[in-house]
Amino acid sequence: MRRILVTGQGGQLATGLAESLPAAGFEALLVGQPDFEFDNPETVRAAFASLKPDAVVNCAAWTAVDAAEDDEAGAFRANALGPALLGALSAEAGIPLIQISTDYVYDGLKGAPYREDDLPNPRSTYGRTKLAGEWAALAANPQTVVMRTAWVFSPVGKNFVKTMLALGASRPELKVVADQWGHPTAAPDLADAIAGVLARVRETGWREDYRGVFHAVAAGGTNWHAFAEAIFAASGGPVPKVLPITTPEYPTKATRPVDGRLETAKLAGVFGVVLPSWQDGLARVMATLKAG
Ligand SMILES: NC(=O)C1=CN([C@@H]2O[C@H](COP(=O)(O)OP(=O)(O)OC[C@H]3O[C@@H](n4cnc5c(N)ncnc54)[C@H](OP(=O)(O)O)[C@@H]3O)[C@@H](O)[C@H]2O)C=CC1
Ligand SMILES: Cc1cn([C@H]2C[C@H](O)[C@@H](COP(=O)(O)OP(=O)(O)O[C@H]3O[C@@H](C)C(=O)[C@@H](O)[C@H]3O)O2)c(=O)[nH]c1=O
Repeated sequence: MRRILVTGQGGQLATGLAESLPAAGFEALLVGQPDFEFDNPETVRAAFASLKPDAVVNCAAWTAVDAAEDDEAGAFRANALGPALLGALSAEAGIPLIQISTDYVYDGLKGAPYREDDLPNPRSTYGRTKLAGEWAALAANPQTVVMRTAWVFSPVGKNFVKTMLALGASRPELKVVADQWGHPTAAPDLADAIAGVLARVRETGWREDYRGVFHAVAAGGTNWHAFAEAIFAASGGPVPKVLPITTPEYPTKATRPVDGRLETAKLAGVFGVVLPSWQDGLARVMATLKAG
């Protein structure tokens, strides 16, 4: 197993995999729009036919959470029909599929970290379409690993770290919700974790216990307000006042989980993969941003 098809080229996670996969002895075959586009299934079939991958990591998704509320059909095509097609094509080729999913499949009302066998109950269009994508991938290909991650940030693309730094540079005071909890996860660390999963599959061959859902987030949980404060503390740039607010004080189109913290023991137990802490990931991403 060597050639890994990675969708979502140019996105945060695919960019991380472009480094992590070669470091683990894989060849990363990155594909992105417009050459590879779920709305045009022929482009997806053509990628399989020409690249002949040994495994697939699906990083392509509609990730604009609020905008999904205005275009459910578009989000469904990317987040559900895309994985369905990848599931069918990877099953036909007899190769594993890693489908990336999200903490937003949960309602966040459990009051404790979720386990993989807890019932999802998405509160947003994004979360519902991502859950449909998990099911479609798992139903189509018995060799499917669903990795649910959260609050991804990286030096590239759109994410909370870059939003905070941009806002902080232009405003003396920000207001950030302090009552939503989760795991900020550095894309390079998640990419290393995915490479670790693939390395285990390469080593052992496919095993029945690999099939299913796994939580893959950075160690440690926090809330968006505390995360924002950590971002400014690590930035070395201007530090605005960051006021803690409640969710109703920051109305958004989509409802987010109140507490989307996830247990990760299953990933450690089955694949031997553990992600570093979010603080550690933040320090490294911030160093890259400063250098760049
Ligand atoms: N970002 C986050 O905070 C989190 C992300 N996730 C999941 O992790 C995965 C990777 O996310 P991340 O790297 O942050 O995402 P990004 O938004 O950075 O990248 C998404 C990629 O998907 C591509 N894409 C979007 N729609 C289509 C489509 N219809 N056909 C083909 N490609 C498409 C985009 O292309 P283009 O740039 O041209 O639009 C882009 O390359 C996704 O599955 C996401 O749901 C899970 C939890 C948190
Ligand atoms: C910009 C900003 C946001 N917020 C709030 C809104 C929201 O509740 C929270 C996070 O904001 P964002 O909209 O940047 O994050 P959001 O797009 O909700 O991030 C999510 O993206 C998808 C793709 C996922 O899968 C999730 O795991 C998660 O990472 O912070 C403030 O309170 N103040 C602000 O100034």
